[in-house]
Amino acid sequence: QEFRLQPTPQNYTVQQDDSISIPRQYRLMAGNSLNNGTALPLLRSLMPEEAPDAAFRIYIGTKGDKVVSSYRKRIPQKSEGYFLKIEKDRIIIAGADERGTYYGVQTLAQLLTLDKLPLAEVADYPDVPYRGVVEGFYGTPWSQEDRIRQLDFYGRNKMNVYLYGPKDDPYHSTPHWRKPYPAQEAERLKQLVDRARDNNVIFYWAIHPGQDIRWNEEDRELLLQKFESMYQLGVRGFAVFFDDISGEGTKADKQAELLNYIDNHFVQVKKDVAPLVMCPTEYNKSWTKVEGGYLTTLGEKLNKDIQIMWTGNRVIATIDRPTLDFINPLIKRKAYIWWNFPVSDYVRDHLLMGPVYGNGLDIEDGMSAFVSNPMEHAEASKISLYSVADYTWNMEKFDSDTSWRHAIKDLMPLHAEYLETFAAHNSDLGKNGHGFRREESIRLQPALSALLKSYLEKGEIDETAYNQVDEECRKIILSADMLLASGNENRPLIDEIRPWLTQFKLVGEYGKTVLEMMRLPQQEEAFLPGHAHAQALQTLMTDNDARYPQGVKSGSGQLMPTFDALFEASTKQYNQRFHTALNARAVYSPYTLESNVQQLALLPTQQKGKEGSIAPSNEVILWQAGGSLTLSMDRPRVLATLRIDLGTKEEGYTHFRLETSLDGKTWRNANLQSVWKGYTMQKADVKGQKVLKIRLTNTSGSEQKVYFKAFRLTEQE
Ligand SMILES: CC(=O)N[C@@H]1[C@@H](O)[C@H](O)[C@@H](CO)NC[C@H]1O
Repeated sequence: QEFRLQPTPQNYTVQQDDSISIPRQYRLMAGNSLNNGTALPLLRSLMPEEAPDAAFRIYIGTKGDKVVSSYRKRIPQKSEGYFLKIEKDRIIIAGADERGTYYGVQTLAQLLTLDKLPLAEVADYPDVPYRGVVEGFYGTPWSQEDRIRQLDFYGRNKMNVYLYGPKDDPYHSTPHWRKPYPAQEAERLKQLVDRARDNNVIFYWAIHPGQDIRWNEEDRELLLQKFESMYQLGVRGFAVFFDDISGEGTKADKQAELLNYIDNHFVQVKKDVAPLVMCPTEYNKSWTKVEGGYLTTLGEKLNKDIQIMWTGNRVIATIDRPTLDFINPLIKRKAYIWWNFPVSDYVRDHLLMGPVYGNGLDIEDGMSAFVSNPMEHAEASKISLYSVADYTWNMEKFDSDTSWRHAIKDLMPLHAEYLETFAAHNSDLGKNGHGFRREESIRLQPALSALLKSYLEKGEIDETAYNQVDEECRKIILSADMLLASGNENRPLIDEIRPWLTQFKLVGEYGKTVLEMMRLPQQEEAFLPGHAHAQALQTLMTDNDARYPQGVKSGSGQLMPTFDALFEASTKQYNQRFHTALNARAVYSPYTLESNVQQLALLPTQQKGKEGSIAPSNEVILWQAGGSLTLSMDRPRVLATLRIDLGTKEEGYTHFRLETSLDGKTWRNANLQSVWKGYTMQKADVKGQKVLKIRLTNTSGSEQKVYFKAFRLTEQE
């Protein structure tokens, strides 16, 4: 693949027929404005040989500096803009500000990877003011090493913000948001703040107090003391997240009062702190009741320089012009986009390795920021983050597929073709509570559907499609092995995705086995080993990693549904031909969910051995009066246990009725009681009951705001 600058510069010209060898020595002419910045250290790390009498010169500074005054007019008049010019005897790097100069050096760093330095001219600047990542997901927070590598990645890709807000950090959220970090954690955070500064990234520390904040002076002062303790660690960006909470903390006027107080008595007083950022409780359109006035209250009352985050028309959504036309007038400022991709905390058995696509390419003027909420897998998230950096820097020139391919090459240059094969088939999320899906196996889709169609409709094999799919299965097996054996090229990535690589290889082997089966349904003996092998592979694919109750998923969007359908079709053909009853069911979940509660309706069900469950949700569920959820089984089953956790104490459960039924017509109540004091999980007295359906209804007569943390049954042995 050809060389490209990342992100794509706004203006980049190269003299085609000329270049210079990389100067071994140079005389540095640096402007004073860079003295305590990070542009010079970066330059020196790239080109160590400074010599006062060298012929080659490097002029570097910001627009106020004398050393670059003759290039002043070439500097784009945009925040973080820069002008970079490489001539035969000099390099000029002139920034609109210190960070712009730093970005000019980052672009030079990329050009220095070429054998010869092109005589290039770059006039560049970012489209979106704030670009980066919000570590705002549920699940295992990133490690210290993950974050260090992330911050270096943001520097190289010209991302300028990182918001620290891992939901499962107890000092970020309830219960310990009021307490300072213990010494060891504080030291680690200080290291991160320093690393962010080295990479010219604004490190935002976020607090998530809403679940138990009291609107009084004591909590307000405790929150400011916590911010002060973070300021002492070097933090210069602060955020307050009010998402996923219920109760007192959700009040807009109280939230606004607190945030304005923080802005007036902390942010504005410190003078060296970035604009305050807040995440509203109503953070997406599907949950907003405009007439309720929550967003308009924030829009009217919040100080104008306080940024308001927004995830789009839904919790998980791509961002387009209508999205911004809805929210910006309500909040009376440009939305600070919190993009919930590639976050996978609601589909943890999947990896989201596909291209970034679907966001508008003409909306750079409608947002103050665009930050990505990533997966708990830091390295694997970089494929998307690379493209988010590309998209937010130069939106109209963004090309999803080109960016995706270069992101993969950037992550594993020596194994790019194998990682691309893996990523292409590990991009869809599967069925999920948000209904958000992604394209998968795009290039193979025509062959997969042609193969399936001809086999199902005519019992024939489309040889061209067959060979393409067979060849891809070979590449899948090869890619999995090559990546698993890739050693030190990017060990942290391989460590993260190893369960999925193992699964991916099984998918390839399953595909080859099913393809062989397709040729043999008329051969009484020869068909059997393939059928047995396919079933063995199915078992291995559902029972592969203890951390993921239902096993990790790979190729779930296109490959597996096709292979399963071909397995079933060839086995059915065999059974008809030889009057046998070989198992013809590949995938099989005995549980189905129906619900008129919008946020529950799409939650997937899972089965593992004798346990059945509905996937949990992280958000606050708005459960309307009379709303119900019904779990149905394929046949009556005798229950051993049923546990439910709505994240509420005892009295919260009195708003709900739990029933079971053997025929779907007559229902009998089941009682819930605490599993143990103070814990929100409840158990039902259903032991030994034979049931076909289980139903949970909000009988309180009013909307209930609860969590949906667990809905799990076990059958009797
Ligand atoms: C603003 C926001 O998206 N907040 C959380 C976020 O922490 C989750 O990671 C996100 C993805 O599941 N869902 C929305 C919600 O639960």
